[in-house]
Order: sequence, then structure tokens, then C-alpha cells
Amino acid sequence: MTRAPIALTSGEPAGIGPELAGPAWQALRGEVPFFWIGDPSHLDCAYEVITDPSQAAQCTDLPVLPHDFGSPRTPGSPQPAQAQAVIDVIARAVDLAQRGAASAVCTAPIHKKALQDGAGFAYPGHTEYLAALAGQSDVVMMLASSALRVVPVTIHIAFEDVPNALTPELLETTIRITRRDLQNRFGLTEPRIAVAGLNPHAGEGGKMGRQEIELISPVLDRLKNEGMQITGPHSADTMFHAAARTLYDVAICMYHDQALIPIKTLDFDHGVNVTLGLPFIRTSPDHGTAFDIAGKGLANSSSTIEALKLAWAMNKD
Ligand SMILES: NC(=O)c1ccc[n+]([C@@H]2O[C@H](COP(=O)([O-])OP(=O)(O)OC[C@H]3O[C@@H](n4cnc5c(N)ncnc54)[C@H](O)[C@@H]3O)[C@@H](O)[C@H]2O)c1
Ligand SMILES: N[C@H](C(=O)O)[C@H](O)COP(=O)(O)O
Repeated sequence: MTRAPIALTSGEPAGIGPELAGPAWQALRGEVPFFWIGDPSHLDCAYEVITDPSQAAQCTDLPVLPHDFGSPRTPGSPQPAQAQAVIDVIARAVDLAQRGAASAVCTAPIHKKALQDGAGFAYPGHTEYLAALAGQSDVVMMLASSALRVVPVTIHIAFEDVPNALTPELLETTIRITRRDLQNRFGLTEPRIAVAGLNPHAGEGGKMGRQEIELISPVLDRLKNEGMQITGPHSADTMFHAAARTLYDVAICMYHDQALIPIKTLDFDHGVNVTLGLPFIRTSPDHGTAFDIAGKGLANSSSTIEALKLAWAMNKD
């Protein structure tokens, strides 16, 4: 059976999202089928309007499922009146994926504050919104490139809230979802999982914090006893150098920046954000809305291209 194309969302039109679709189409045409959902007036590339995703395969130019945003794109300055359309496009892509009309969802960046201010968006990011749309309480954010895979256990929360949010249950669930999806979606028979500590030097034997002793190690011991290949808790500052990275398939980190700084430093242009634990495939470029370069023709589409390629590779159905 022919696989359905991937739905690529517009993202925040004041950001670089609409500039990424045309170059991605040029790079992937004939290799990775996808269509874009957004306002055609926001595009600066050739496109063909479709009324159903199944028509994407016949298109020469970027296939576009139109979504009216009501006004032109204003690069660098988000319009509160467009915020609801940004959200609705994501929900539309998810609906298509859940009905099998799209084989995966690839999202262009949103500006969380613009959506909160403009439409009362109640979620700190796509990850949490997609979980709600899918009715899933437990999903996992993973960023992946050929250099590294990382997973933050706590995601979009203030740094001061991390210690309280970090529970044995959350750590265990995150590791289980990560392992399962690396097996089922990435073809790793028994992924090697390295887990970071929370504190400097992984707590230095309790001298610099006790979460490693009281929370992280007991979870890891339990999962190791089940046969999982887990090491840690490791000092986060020394687990990302080149030799260390050869020892694991995924690094489980305790908070957002502990995970995302290494991968965005190593491979910003090719990093892909993947949501694990959803009933459908979702990927995204690793960068944000880049308001500073929006509308200037400077946006690099390589991360979006990698995100579309990975979504297609993950889709074995
Ligand atoms: N998937 C997403 O929706 C997503 C991901 C990350 C950040 N964001 C959001 O984006 C907004 C801005 O975040 P930020 O400023 O921290 O990060 P950013 O990635 O938007 O920008 C960081 C720097 O990298 C540059 N840059 C980013 N993408 C680029 C590209 N494709 N080509 C060339 N240069 C590029 C920007 O010009 C900027 O100088 C925030 O609201 C954040 O929450 C959204
Ligand atoms: N935390 C992500 C990053 O910094 O790249 C980003 O904000 C995207 O998150 P969502 O996919 O949940 O929107």
C-alpha cells in the first residue's frame, strides 16, 4: 500500500516557518512525499493547492492544503490575530495523521508566548499540545542527530521547579518510553541508555546534592535488574565528549538545557526534535522561530529536511 505523505505545518508565520517549506520541497521532491498546511499567501515559493493529501503525489511544486490566516505574513512581528490559526493548523495535521491521511506530522516552529498572548494557548510547546490532542499523559521529547540523541526528563519548566518535578515515576516512565520507541521506531534491539545526574559531578557522593543517591540510582538499579542496558548517573559535564558519546545510544538528561545544549552545539543544522510515545509520528526541526532573520532569505532548511527524512524513515507501516 502507498504510504500517505507527511503533513508539514506552517508554524508561526512571523518566524521562518513559511520560508522552510519551498527549499525542503526542492531538496526532497521524489524522495520524501509531504504537503504543507498554511496560508498560501505567506509563501515565497511556487506551490500547488490541493484539497486532499492524496493529491500531493501528483504535484510538481510544493503541495499546499490551504488554511486561511486572515492577513499577510509580518516577518519578525507576530500578529495576535493569527495565533489561533497557528494552533488550528497543528490540530489539523494531527487529525490527518490520526485518520491515516498523513503518515506523520512535521511541525515548523511556534512562538509559545505569541500563542499564549494571542490565543490563550495553554501549553508550553508542541510536545505538551500533541500529547493532549492524542489523549496521552506520558510523552517524551527526544532530539536526535547523527552525533547524539538526548532526552530531557523535565521539559518546559522553570529551572527552579526542576527538583520538585523530577520524580522516580517520571524518570522511569521516560526511560521506558524512550527504550520502547528506540526499539520500535529506530531499530535498536537493546538501546544503550546513559543517564545524567542532576547536580555537579553527579552529586559527588552526596556532597553536592542527594537526588543521584535517593532518586536516580534506585530507578536505574531497578531497570538494570530487568535487563536494560543502563549506565549512570553520570556527570553531565563529561558525558558528551566524543569518546563518551560512543558508549551510548541515548542520553537521558534531567532538564531541558542539560539535554539540548550539547546537541544544538554539536549539530544545530541537522538536529531533529522527535516526540516519543505518541500514537503517530511527529518530528520537527531543532530550531525556533528565528524572528531576527525572518523575511530576509537567510533561513537554513537543513534541519527541516532532516526532520522530514527522519519522519519518513521512522514510518515503517
Ligand atoms: N519546535 C518549536 O516550535 C521550537 C523550537 C525551538 C524554539 N522555539 C521557539 O522559538 C522562539 C525563538 O527561540 P530562540 O531564539 O531561542 O531560538 P531560535 O532557534 O529561533 O534562534 C536562535 C538563533 O539561531 C538562528 N537560527 C535559528 N534557526 C535558523 C535557521 N533555520 N537558519 C539560520 N539561522 C537560524 C536565529 O537567527 C538565532 O540567531 C521561542 O519562542 C522558542 O520557544 C520553538
Ligand atoms: N524545547 C524545544 C527546543 O528548544 O528545541 C522546543 O522548544 C520545541 O519544543 P516543542 O517541540 O515542544 O514545541
